Amino acid sequence: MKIAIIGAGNLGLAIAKGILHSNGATTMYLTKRNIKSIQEFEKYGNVTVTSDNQEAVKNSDILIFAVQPGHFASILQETKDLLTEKHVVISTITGFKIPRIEEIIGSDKYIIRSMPNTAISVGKSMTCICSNELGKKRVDLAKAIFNRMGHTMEIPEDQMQAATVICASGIAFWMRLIRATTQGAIQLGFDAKEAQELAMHTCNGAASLLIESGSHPEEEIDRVTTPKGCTIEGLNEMEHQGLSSSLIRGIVSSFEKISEIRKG
Ligand SMILES: NC(=O)C1=CN([C@@H]2O[C@H](COP(=O)(O)OP(=O)(O)OC[C@H]3O[C@@H](n4cnc5c(N)ncnc54)[C@H](O)[C@@H]3O)[C@@H](O)[C@H]2O)C=CC1
Ligand SMILES: O=C(O)[C@@H]1CCC=N1
Repeated sequence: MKIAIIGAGNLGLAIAKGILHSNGATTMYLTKRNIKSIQEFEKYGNVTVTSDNQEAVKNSDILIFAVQPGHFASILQETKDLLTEKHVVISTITGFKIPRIEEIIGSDKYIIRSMPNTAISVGKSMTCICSNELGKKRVDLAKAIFNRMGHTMEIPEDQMQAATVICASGIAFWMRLIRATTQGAIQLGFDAKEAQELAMHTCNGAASLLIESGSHPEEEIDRVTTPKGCTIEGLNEMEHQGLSSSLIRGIVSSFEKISEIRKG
């Protein structure tokens, strides 16, 4: 598989690390305007680092675009004449809908929209995927690429904005919850390193319980909450302070912001 990552920034590099980690490419191009900070990736023999997007496109089959939304249209313009039937265009760009991509490069191209998250660097991304009409023929290929680096779900394009909040921004939301738990543990007497270890492994355990048992979170909560015990005391106080409500409101605000980004 010849993969190019156009825009090797936060997400692009996370994808590159995930691909390297899973031996997912025969060759990989990483592009960025100023390549100094990513030069070290050339230590992997099959990786080429360049600021020349056209060179990357010509020498690759799978093109993963991970630039800021405001840069995407001009980069598509710059590369569209090089696209052939071998290319699969995979966009990770927030709020940039498939019809807009088709307007620039044509509907006769394989176009996939994907929404991974930065946990892709350690093979644990939740990645949502949709495609244009022709791209349906390459959805299985896209899933195969992203399944090597976590979990995928095919969704209709009109759910992509919501998936961006839950899965991509979601990494930051969960980090803040882990951080707050860590702060609580420090207040109760653990040192900072131990506190974070306790918080992150407990978080991992909670997610793993649901993934492996298929149960509903409340079923697992019922198993932990001893009547008149400390867990229900803590949970109810958190809810009095608006825990679930503040998470839901944050998710909705984040969703609404994407509509603004799209208009801008
Ligand atoms: N950071 C995240 O967790 C996620 C980001 N996204 C989306 O991915 C895209 C990238 O986000 P980030 O990685 O956070 O941004 P970033 O700003 O860290 O990375 C963008 C990269 O593109 C490079 N770039 C700019 N112009 C270029 C050009 N003409 N040719 C080649 N490279 C160029 C920049 O130098 C930068 O390294 C955005 O559209 C964002 O909405 C989607 C899911 C998760
Ligand atoms: O914050 C943002 O706008 C981007 C999209 C999802 C994650 N980062």
